[in-house]
Amino acid sequence: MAERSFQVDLRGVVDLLSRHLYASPRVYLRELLQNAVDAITARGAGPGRVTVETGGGMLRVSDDGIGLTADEVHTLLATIGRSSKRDELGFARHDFLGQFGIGLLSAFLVADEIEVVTRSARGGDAVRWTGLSGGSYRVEPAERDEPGTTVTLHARRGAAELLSPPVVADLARAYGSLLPVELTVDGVPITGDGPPWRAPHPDPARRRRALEEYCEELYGFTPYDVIDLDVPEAGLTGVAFVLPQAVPPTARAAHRVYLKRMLLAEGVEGLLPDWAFFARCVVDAGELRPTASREALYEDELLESVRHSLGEALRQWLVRIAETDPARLRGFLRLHQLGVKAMALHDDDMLRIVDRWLDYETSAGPMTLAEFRRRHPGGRFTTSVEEFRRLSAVAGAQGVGLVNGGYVHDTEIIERLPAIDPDIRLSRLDAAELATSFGLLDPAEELALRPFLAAARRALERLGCEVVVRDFDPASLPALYLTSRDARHREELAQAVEAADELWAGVLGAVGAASGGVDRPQLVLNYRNPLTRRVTALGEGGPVEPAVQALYGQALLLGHHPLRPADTAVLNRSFIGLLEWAVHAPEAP
Ligand SMILES: Nc1ncnc2c1ncn2[C@@H]1O[C@H](COP(=O)(O)OP(=O)(O)OP(=O)(O)O)[C@@H](O)[C@H]1O
Repeated sequence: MAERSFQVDLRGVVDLLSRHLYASPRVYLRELLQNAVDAITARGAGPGRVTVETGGGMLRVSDDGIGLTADEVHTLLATIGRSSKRDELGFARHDFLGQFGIGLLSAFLVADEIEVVTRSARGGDAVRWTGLSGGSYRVEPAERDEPGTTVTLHARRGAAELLSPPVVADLARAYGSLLPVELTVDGVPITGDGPPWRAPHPDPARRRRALEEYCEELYGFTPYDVIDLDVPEAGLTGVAFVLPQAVPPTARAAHRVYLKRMLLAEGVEGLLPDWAFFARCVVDAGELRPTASREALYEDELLESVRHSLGEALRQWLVRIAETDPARLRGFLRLHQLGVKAMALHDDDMLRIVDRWLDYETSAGPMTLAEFRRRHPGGRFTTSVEEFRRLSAVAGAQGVGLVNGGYVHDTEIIERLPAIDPDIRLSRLDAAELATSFGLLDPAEELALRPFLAAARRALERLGCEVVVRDFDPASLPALYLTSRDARHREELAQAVEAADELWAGVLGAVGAASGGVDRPQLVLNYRNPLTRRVTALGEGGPVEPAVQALYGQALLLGHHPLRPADTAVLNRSFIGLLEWAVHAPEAP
């Protein structure tokens, strides 16, 4: 049986390209520029010149590159997927931008007809190839003296805008301003001195200023700092601009990536590790590969290793300014501490920076973890902001140093400190343990308070809360509600038992019993507080129950503890009880 060739309806292919491959028909100009530059590279003589002319719904791109012979025109231009830029084994050839053999088709996104007039530098006559979007083409002799190629498009209806002079100039500038050829649009030069980060400058200060201006022009902000990037294995050079404003770490960092000096895209993701969300890069890479749409980087081992190297460059910049320019580091940390903290979870150098430079909330005011550890060798930390707020004054007054580990990453960071210094001992605060440092009353006072204590315990019995009287600072605090971690666990268990069916209740009950019955939450009444002292002195006829319950409720509220329905009910009752007491003076006995 005779073999036959596939029949291709170009309209279907172009439709596929435009809907599913390319993000926008604007890419047509990039593809034409790319072919012109590749042809110049293939010819290998001189810097090469690409001229773009516009006007009257027409676009013309001319290059002085290698050109095509009549045979090549038939095989290369008229065969979809055929490219001169692959080697015998079908691998993309290193020096060229193109590789797939479909780029020229993108011209059909904006035109129904593509005309190519070309003359090969290797000899032969000039030819004109005319391809139609319907899928046919013709080849005829043409007039052309110099080797090179001219591609002409006439805008299809609705696409005139895309071929208009200002749009073409914008596109050429966006895609091609760093190209290593002389590119002009309607006589106006588009290319200049190449990548701004490689341009020579008389001194570092002026170079820095020039790069800041480049950043302002590109991104509209003056960078907090500029970091040079260089990854030889990927032929990558460029700069990272440190953002002068805080950004949420979830913000997708998008970078401007050039491949062989042609813009790949302005919003390339995945170039830096996730934690480096505080930097925007502009890079040019010779070895990274594009996806077929040429709008993103192809995810391969090289990209992974580039990501790692770039992360390393940013990390080293941080370590360097920590050593040489602490004020700059502090400023940076104020802006981007979340990112740095995220890094510190995996990186000892970053952990040292956090330890030495970042201020934490502590019971003795804001200070770095290093300073805190120096002052409070046996210090404690809380794992939530509420707990810190609740206990920092009390802990501070007892001489127990307390640091707030309640914000994002902080507990993990504090727990990781032994990785940089094995002698570090900061432990979690167990609130109940605080009470052990409170002063006991003298035995005579204790004895006198017995009847009151008995009444107070009855008042809180149903709430599962113990009552003790202690003498502690700050005196302004009437009462403190303390739960230890064990007590909290048991409380959750008790709630689960209430909600569970019989079988589970039995199991959970057994668990509860196994973890022991001591250590209930405590209401610690502060004997040093004048109001509390008056409450403990209330006689039998006094409003002991509502007063104790009110102190309980106030301690819960002040400590931002969750209120169970029973707590709310008691709080209500105590309020009404005290109000009644205040309004109806009790009958004289
Ligand atoms: N301006 C030009 N000068 C010389 N040859 C050209 C020119 N434009 C296209 N060609 C030839 O036509 C072939 C097909 O071009 P096309 O743009 O479709 O694919 P490509 O550039 O090889 O790959 P890609 O799809 O990645 O762009 C090229 O490989 C090249 O040989």
